Amino acid sequence: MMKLPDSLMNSLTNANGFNREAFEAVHTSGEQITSIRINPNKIKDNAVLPFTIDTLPPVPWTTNGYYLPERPSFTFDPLFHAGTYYVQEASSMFVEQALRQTTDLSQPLKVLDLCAAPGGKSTHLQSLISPHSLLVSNEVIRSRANILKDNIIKWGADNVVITNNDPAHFKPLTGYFDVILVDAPCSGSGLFRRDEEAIAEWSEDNVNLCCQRQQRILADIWPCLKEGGILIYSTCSFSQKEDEDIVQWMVEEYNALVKPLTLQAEWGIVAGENGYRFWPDQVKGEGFFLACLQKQTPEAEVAIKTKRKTESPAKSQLTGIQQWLAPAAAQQFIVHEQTVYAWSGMLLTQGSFLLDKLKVIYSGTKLGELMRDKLIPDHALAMNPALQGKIQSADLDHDDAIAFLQRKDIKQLPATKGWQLAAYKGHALGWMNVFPNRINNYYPKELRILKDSL
Ligand SMILES: C[S@@+](CC[C@H](N)C(=O)[O-])C[C@H]1O[C@@H](n2cnc3c(N)ncnc32)[C@H](O)[C@@H]1O
Repeated sequence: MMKLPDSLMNSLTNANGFNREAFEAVHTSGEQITSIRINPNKIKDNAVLPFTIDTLPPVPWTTNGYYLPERPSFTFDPLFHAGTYYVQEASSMFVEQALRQTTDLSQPLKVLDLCAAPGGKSTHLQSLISPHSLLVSNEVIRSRANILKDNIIKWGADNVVITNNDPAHFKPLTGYFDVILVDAPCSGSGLFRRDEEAIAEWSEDNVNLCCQRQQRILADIWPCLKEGGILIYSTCSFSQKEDEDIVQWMVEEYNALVKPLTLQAEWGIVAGENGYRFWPDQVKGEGFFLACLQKQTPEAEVAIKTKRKTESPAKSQLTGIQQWLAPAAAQQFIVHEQTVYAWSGMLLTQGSFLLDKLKVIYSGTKLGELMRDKLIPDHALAMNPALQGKIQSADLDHDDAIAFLQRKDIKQLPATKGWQLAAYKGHALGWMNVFPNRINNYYPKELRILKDSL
């Protein structure tokens, strides 16, 4: 293990709950923690998972999080690709407490995850909000926004809009969101234990740059929060400049109210006036900081007006679309060029407005491409069990499931021919069209497993 930076260690002397000896020891112990969060939209029976969930220690501040005894090869687990769970760092799952303890989740909410890629917290937020709520999941870096999109699609969510905007572009959406999560880009010291490169890259100058950027992001997005709304601010940095000092600045500059959360002592999280610290020598997780801020000042809400006319499918195309879907699964179909999306819930009233204001790269569920009156189904429909009607499905064994995900030949051709879902233990992996002696594999090329073996 590389030596921890002296200037960081010295700067932490007065940090809330810092114990230098224990902190250094945990960084040299070599211990690595792996945790997963189960997708409640997909997993109704834990027994299908390759982990004996009932024997695993739960991540105590979340409903669906578990610690694994060791890191398995997720790549060669078909259920990972089916979106039945997300591999996520345990401390980060504390966002659940922040949301549950400050917000009435039974209400239809507009939630923004501003710095969202690769999507750990967005998939978590999506599992926590009601189906009538809307999640805008944003990532400023385009290549990362695509990864975010893949992960949201895999999660099988249809109340999410994915945007690729700079925080400043949200300016027109004043008073729009009930909840905003800013999981800010930071200097990354909280991840030193799992990523030695982060130690080499760490510098005081970068901490200073990060805290300026964090202020800029917060200043840009704060007007988009409703009066009484909650902003959750988090980082994976230990530096006070990026954590408590930023919160203090929000209190002074914007009259934000720091909301206290109730903790259980055995969690090991350190509570302070300006937020919660996760020290890896005291919690079972990596370094993390989180604070909840409430807006106390009035904010005029933007009027939801749009002149945009979304295109609907022709009557003759509707039967071709609906044959894939559960009755009344989606309330509106949007056609963009030949691509059909399903919108429902709050998207019906907000979708066009958001298309007008932001750079939307995905919304609702992409159902497929229209070829005359037929729909060629999209991977996103395969990933969303709630939308699917009675669709033929073939359960593959492990080897064939992996071969399917590698886009290689499968050994056991399904008995039934034609379009169907390739599944593993009842969970869809993607589409295939089965012919008498081969299949056409529609698993997206860019997602395929590239490795041949473990
Ligand atoms: C800590 S990561 C987010 C992790 C994510 N929330 C999750 O749980 O998977 C911070 C993200 O902020 C993005 N970012 C970088 N600079 C930014 C900026 N100026 N404004 C907003 N986001 C930025 C990064 O690309 C990165 O994806």
